[in-house]
Amino acid sequence: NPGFHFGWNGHGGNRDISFGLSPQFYQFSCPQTNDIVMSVLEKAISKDMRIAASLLRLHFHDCFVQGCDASILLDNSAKIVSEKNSKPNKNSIRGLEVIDEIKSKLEEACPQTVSCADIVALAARGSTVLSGGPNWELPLGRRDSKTASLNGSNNHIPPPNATIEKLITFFKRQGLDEVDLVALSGAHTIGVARCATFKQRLYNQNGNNQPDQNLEKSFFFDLKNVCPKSGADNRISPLDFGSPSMFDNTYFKLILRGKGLLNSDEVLLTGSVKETQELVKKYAQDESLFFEQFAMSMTKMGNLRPLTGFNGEVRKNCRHVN
Ligand code: HEM
Ligand SMILES: [Ca+2]
Ligand SMILES: [Ca+2]
Repeated sequence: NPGFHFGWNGHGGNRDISFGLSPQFYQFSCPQTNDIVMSVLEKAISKDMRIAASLLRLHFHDCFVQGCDASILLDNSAKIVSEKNSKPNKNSIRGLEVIDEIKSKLEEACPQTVSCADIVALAARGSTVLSGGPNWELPLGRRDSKTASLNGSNNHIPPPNATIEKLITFFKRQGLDEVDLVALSGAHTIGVARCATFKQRLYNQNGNNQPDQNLEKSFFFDLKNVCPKSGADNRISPLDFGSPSMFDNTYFKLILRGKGLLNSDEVLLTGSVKETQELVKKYAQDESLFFEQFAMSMTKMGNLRPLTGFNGEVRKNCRHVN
C-alpha cells in the first residue's frame, strides 16, 4: 500500500490534499530528509563547485520530459531507453553520483520512502541556496516513473540556438510563460557550457559565415580563444563569467552588455519580444525581484505533472525501476 509512505498516515491528514504535493510530505515518515540532502550537497559542492549548477540543471531536464518523475535518472535496460543519451543530455548532464549518494543515505535512514524525483527537486533547491540564491518552500510527494522517454528528451528540452519565439513555445508547452522563461534562464548565473553549444554564434550565426553581431567584441575574441572553429567542442566557458559559482543577478547584467554566452541567453534581450526584454532589464537592476520570481518559477516547474498517489513508485535505486 503506497499510502503507508505518505506523510498523512495516522496523523489526521486530509487524504484529498495529501494526494497532491506538500512541503510536509516526509514530516513523519522521514523528517531528516532535507538535512541528509544538504549534508551530501555541502560535501559534494566543496569538492566541485560546478556540482551545484549540474544538479540545478538536472531538475530542469527531468521536469520538461514526462514531468518531474526522475525519468532522467533511469539507465538503459531491457525495458528502458535512457534519456541520458539524448542530444541535450549526452556528455552533458552531471551530478548523477551525488544523487546516488543522497539516495543511499536516505535508504539507510528511511527505506523506500523518499522518491528519486523529490531528491532531484531537493538537490536543485539546496544547490541554489548553497550558491547564495533564494530559498523557497518545496512541495514534496512526487513519485518515480517506471518509464523514460528518449524522444521526449530530444524534443522537449529547448536547444541553445533557439529563437525567442521557439523558447517561448517550448516553455508554453509545459505551462510556463515568458516570466518563467526569463527567471529560470537566470539559472545560468552558475555553471558552464561546452564550446559545441555556442560555437555557431562565433563563426556562422545566420548561415552566412558571420559571427553574431550582438556579441560584445572583446567577449567575442575571448570566446574564440576558448572555442576555435574545430577540434575543441568539449572545452568549457562559464555561462556567467562575472560570478560563475555565485547565484546572483550578474547573468542579466552581462546580457545587457552583449556578454551572454548562449544564443538563448542573448535573445531574451535582443529577440523581438518586449516582455522578455523588459524582464532582463528588471532582473539586472533588482536582484531581489529576480530571486523572488526565480523561487516562484522553480516551484511552478517543480510541480509539472508529478506522479502522486498510487501512480509510479518509490525506486530503491534511482537508476532502475523496482
Ligand atoms: C531557456 C532555455 C535553456 C536553454 C536553451 C539551455 C541550454 C543550456 C546549455 C546548452 C547548457 C550547456 C550544456 C553543455 O555544454 O553541456 C546549459 C547549462 C546549464 N543550464 Fe541551461 N538552458 C536553458 C534553461 C535552463 C533552465 C530553465 C535551467 C534551470 C532552472 C538551466 C540550468 C542550467 C545550468 C545550471 C547549467 C550549467 C550546468 C553545469 O555547469 O553543469 N538552464 N543550459
Ligand atoms: Ca521526467
Ligand atoms: Ca553568477
